Amino acid sequence: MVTITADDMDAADIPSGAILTNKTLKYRFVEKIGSGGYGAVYKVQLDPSDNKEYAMKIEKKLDRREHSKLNMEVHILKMMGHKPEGKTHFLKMYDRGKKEKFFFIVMTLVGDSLLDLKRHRVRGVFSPTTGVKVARQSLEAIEELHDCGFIHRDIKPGNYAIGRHPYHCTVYILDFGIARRFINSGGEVKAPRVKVHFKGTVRYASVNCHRGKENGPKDDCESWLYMMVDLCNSEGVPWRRAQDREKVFEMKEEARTVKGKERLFKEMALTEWSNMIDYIDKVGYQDKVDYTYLYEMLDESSRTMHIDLTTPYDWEKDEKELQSAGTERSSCTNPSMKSGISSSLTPKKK
Ligand SMILES: Nc1ncnc2c1ncn2[C@@H]1O[C@H](COP(=O)(O)OP(=O)(O)OP(=O)(O)O)[C@@H](O)[C@H]1O
Repeated sequence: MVTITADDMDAADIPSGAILTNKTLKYRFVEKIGSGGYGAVYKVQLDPSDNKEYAMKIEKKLDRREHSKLNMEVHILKMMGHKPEGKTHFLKMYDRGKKEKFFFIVMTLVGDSLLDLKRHRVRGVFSPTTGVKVARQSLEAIEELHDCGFIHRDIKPGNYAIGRHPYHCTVYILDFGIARRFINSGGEVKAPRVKVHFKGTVRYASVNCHRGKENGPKDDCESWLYMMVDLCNSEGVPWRRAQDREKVFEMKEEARTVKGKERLFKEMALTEWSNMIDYIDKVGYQDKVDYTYLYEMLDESSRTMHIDLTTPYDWEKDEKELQSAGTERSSCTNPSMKSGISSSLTPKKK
């Protein structure tokens, strides 16, 4: 059989069956998962196989760019690498390297993104239980990143995915291509730059980002809040159809009025989510975010909405329906981020 070598190929065009060699390891390409301007993500296996599948993210080398944008991804995944699988919202990086035309990293293969999972729902939104559990996990991921001195700057449903079995109830954060260090080498928050170019995704960008102001941890939290509105409200964020960045900014400001909040949080716990947006708006660039307060508000919202946190995630139910079996109790364990408590499943007692 002829072996096709991927080593000299273009990042976006590697066929199934091609082999990439990195030092002593060989990877066989199984299929392309997705692609973009930067390159592509592939499902790969080791050759010979260890019976596992991995994700390989490949970035084209550009003449005008000496260093890989994947560098930030490598740096962050390396930093988080000591945490055991199932106890973190970060993927494991197994290998990395460069070839003539591209850079690559090999990491944990995850399942559907939150965007895919939402799109699979009949009404296009998560159930209230799944919504609140996803809100908690996705915020925990942001807190973990901030604790290490980085902000993400592109929080959105496509940048979170669930793990593959048995981690299918863990939400993972992806794509650190535009992440930024906000802490300097002395451990202090960097001085804000006077003018900052817009970065990220218009729909989820914070109002500070629209204003060209330096983004800090609070801005990821604001994007998280808009993301949760999109995942839990069948109408999504009110600016979802607005094309113009200025118009989106205006509509985000309008969403801060009493009527605006009623519309924004229409199918959510209005008081608690209003408290969260008000709180996030008061936090300054240099301030530490009080995540405990946000988790408390999420717990409070579960009580207001009479949510039973032991109900399975929507995608677990779908699986069960397919198998036409099972109980209504969640079958998977969640990452225990704090003090050994399964934070995403265990409501705090008052
Ligand atoms: N570790 C992984 N395992 C499985 N799929 C992954 C993994 N990393 C990324 N993907 C998927 O690969 C596709 C491309 O991902 P990537 O984040 O690189 O680009 P994108 O989301 O399409 O682009 P952008 O974030 O710039 O809009 C997405 O569908 C994403 O869910």
